[in-house]
Order: sequence, then C-alpha cells, then structure tokens
Amino acid sequence: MAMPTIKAVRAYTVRGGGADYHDTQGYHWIDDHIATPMARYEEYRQSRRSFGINVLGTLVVEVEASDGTIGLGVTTAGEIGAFIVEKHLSRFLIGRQVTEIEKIWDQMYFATQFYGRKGVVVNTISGVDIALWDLLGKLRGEPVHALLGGPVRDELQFYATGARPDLAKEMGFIGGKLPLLHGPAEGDEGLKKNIEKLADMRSKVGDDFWLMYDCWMSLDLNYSIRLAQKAQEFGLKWIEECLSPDDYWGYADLKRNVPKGMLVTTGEHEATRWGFRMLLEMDCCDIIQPDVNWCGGITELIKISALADAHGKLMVPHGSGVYSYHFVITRHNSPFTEIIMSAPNADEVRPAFSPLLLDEPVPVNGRMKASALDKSGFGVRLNPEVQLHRPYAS
Ligand SMILES: C[C@H](O)[C@H](O)CC(=O)C(=O)O
Ligand SMILES: [Mg+2]
Repeated sequence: MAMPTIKAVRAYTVRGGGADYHDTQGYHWIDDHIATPMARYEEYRQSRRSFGINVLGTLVVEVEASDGTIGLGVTTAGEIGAFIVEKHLSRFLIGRQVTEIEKIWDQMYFATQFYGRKGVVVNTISGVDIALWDLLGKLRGEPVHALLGGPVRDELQFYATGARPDLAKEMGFIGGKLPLLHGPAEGDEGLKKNIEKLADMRSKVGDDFWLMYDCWMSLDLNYSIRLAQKAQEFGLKWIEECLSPDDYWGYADLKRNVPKGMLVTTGEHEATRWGFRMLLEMDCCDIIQPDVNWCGGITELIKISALADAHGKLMVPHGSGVYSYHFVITRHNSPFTEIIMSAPNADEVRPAFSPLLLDEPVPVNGRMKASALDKSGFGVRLNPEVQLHRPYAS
C-alpha cells in the first residue's frame, strides 16, 4: 500500500501546563517544599519553580503528510526543542515515507549525538517520534497500541502520584506515590518528618494500599538506606529515584542494601537503550521507569522494554499519559501504570496533558478499559483554545 510522504514539520511552544507538568502557577502540591538536589541551598528549598523546574515548557510537534493528515506529539522541551525540530531534525522527515520511523529515529539520534544523547535533545526526538507514530496510526485507521502488537489485557490499572494517597485510595487507585518533602540538608529532623508523613498516610489508607516515596534525585546513599530502613515499618512498597541518574554505582549499592521486599525504582531521567542497559546490567533497580516523552519516544521504548523483559524486570513508565497507556496495554512486563495528579490539591483526576490535549482518556475507579484507547493514532487532538507559539518557522 502506498503511504503518503511527509510534507511539513511544525514545532510550537506552550506555557502553563501541557507536557511540562511542572509548569504550574499559584499553589500546586507539585511545587510545595519537595526534596530536590537543589534543596541543599535554602533559598531554593520551598519551591521547585524557584530554581527553574518549569523553565523549558511544552513543545508541540506536528508532522503533516502529503494527504493533509497531521500527526501530533507533545513533550517537555519548549523553545529549545522547537529550534532543534525546525532547524535540525526536519531535514530527516520532509519528503520521507511516513513508515520510515526506525530510520528517521536513527538519523535524528546520530545527527544530534555530538550535542545530545540525553536530556532536552532526546525529549525533542521523543516528541517527533510520538508525532510519527500518531500519524502512522491515523493513516492506517488504527490505534498506536495495535501497531505495537495489540493489548495483552483488557484494562489498565493505575497508581496515582501526588500529595494525597488517601484521596487516591477513595478514587480507586491501587497505590499512591508521595513526593518526599525533606532531603539530607534538613538533617535528622527532616528524616523524622518524612517518616511521620508516611506513618500518617499509612494510618489513613490501611495496610493493603501501596505507598511509595518519590525522592526525585535528592538523596545520598546513606540517607536513602536510612530512609528505606525506617520506612519498612510502614510498608513502603518502593523507594524511587533516590540518587543522581548518573550514579549507577550508588543505585546498585542501594538495591543491595534496602530491606528485603522493598523495591528500588528509577529511570525517569534516563534515556535510550544504552542508558537503560547500564541500569539493567548493573542491577540498579527492580523496576525501570522510562518516560515516553523523554527516553526517545515509542521507537526507543520498544527496545528499552524488551531489554527489561530479558533481564526479568518490570518496565512501568513515568507519566506521559496517553502515550504510556498505548504502550503499557501491549506488554506483560508493564502490569500497571502511573498517573500524576495534575489538580493543585491532588483531589481529582484530570487528563495528563490537560488543557493542551482534548479527548485524552482518564482512569475511572483507578482503571481504564483497553477500548478507551480504540481511536486512530493516540486518539488525542490539540485544544483550539490553547495558544501556540511558533518561534522558528522555517
Ligand atoms: C512528584 C515528583 O517529585 C515528580 O514531580 C514526579 C515524578 O517524579 C513521578 O511522577 O515519578
Ligand atoms: Mg519519579
């Protein structure tokens, strides 16, 4: 079957929410005194926005085929990403068959390797890759999950990340992941408060509900082990992203030293098959958590997921809403998935990319039927009311 070719690539930026879920305004639990690597500086401890966690903003990529069909991808990369798409990556797309996804990925990655490999460049590649999968699905009239081999189960199960696991339990989720509030710079007093918070939440949710701590790269090995040991009494299911993503050796040590039964997870700031190969071969964790928006997109996630499977590990993606759902439903080693509670008080379920995308399905009672994903491509569209800016139109 002759497929259309790619006729245009457009990159837009958006402020105030969308893919960059840290790009919030006013009070939001996600910006409220959370432990970070910058919390060693008192002036950056209270708010993550104070050190620029929201500086990138959202990148929207549109890839248009010769028949006018448009594939859409969004990610965290903002204006830098828009520059990379329009000035560098578009040359690997214009005039190509829309089915050339693997070759386009390879060319985007190796052409940017001298200034890329991880971070904002791979976020940007991910956004383009997602738009290509969306376009292919739309042209074939199939959901992306069908292109990936189809569902292996009838529904997705979710845990919720946010400040209120007690409310998440009432909403039907299988677990709640709390942000760790205090890091090593706040000493033993902070450690005590972290444990009190967990104990309080455990008393509210009962014994059978999963509770996890997200440490967002903010700890050192010793603090992580002490936290894990003290948290065991309160049934902490996993301890997440304790250390710098570059400290593979520290993660391997941590995994050997947490209490038996407690899981170590990481990977949301890791990228590509090579980064995840390090985590897997060095036995750094029990669950890897690539973010589809940041790890290289769907094309790279296929490889990362297979590597994890071959190592007997689970792959439970970080965030990325509908882009994760289409993948998770197709893989046995991804038995559940995450939703980050984007409501400021974590008291209601909102679509991950709201208000930027329309038609994104949300879990109901902590679950989502596979049939909710049965639309062409990723089944989402841009909200016409959201203002887009195209800084580098070529
Ligand atoms: C809550 C965490 O600090 C972060 O904002 C989100 C995250 O790491 C996760 O959902 O995982
Ligand atoms: Mg995390």
